Amino acid sequence: MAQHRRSYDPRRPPRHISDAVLEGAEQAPGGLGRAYAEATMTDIFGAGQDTTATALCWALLLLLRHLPLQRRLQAELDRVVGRARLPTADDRAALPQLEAFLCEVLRYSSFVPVTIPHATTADVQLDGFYIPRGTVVFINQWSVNYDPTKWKDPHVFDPGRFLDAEQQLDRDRAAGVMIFSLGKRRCIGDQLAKLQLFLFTAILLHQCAFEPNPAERLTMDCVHGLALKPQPFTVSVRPRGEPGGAL
Ligand code: HEM
Repeated sequence: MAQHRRSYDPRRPPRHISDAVLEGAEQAPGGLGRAYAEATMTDIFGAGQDTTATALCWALLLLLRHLPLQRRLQAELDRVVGRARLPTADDRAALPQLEAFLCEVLRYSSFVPVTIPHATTADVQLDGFYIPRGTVVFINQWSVNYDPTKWKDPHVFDPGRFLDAEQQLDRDRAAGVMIFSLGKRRCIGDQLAKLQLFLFTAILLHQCAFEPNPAERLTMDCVHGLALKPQPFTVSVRPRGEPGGAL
């Protein structure tokens, strides 16, 4: 960051994310100031890189497991965006199938199954349970995302569950997915993460067709850690040509 600060030129367009953060935090009138530039970069990379990359890996794996769905998402992109430009954030509202797919990727993979531990600072009564002060508490996000009283056939991958009768994104359903935790310490990057996931997936699907390696079995088995990651898999990627040339 110190190096970028030295070479930063406010008269030029931002070269990368650190220029944008320097501009927002340090240069803009009323900006947060120097200390926040470093802290923001630490958050974006420390908390946001591995999580967002993991979500993309699951999205890719699920696109390989559901090839007809991949084609439908490409058809939606071709119809809404066309082939003459790339998808942008402004296209989000017009791409409900892609939004629904991403919601289902987050729900179905539930790749942050339990949140970062917190501890009670006082004795608490919650839904009839007594939790003494100083108890370490985790939120079980996986059980929320697989709650059969809330989700029909929770073990089935079905992006359609997030679409209403008009085939628009059902925002209440979408808000029911829990992967960014709850409360005061919930993820501060959730909107940025969703935007990044949308842009990466939209541009990749618009530009490329993805095919699985027939020698591999694509499962939801995972490598365990703070975030659950897919088992390593390979993928064939080829550029898409004109509309109708997908796969
Ligand atoms: C799909 C991607 C992401 C997922 C699933 C995710 C999930 C989470 C979860 C579960 C927490 C723990 C909340 C708790 O303590 O209960 C968290 C915290 C946090 N996340 Fe994210 N996150 C993602 C992307 C990002 C991005 C892109 C940023 C970039 C700014 C970010 C910044 C943070 C920060 C700073 C915290 C700590 C908040 C605090 O302790 O007050 N996250 N995230």
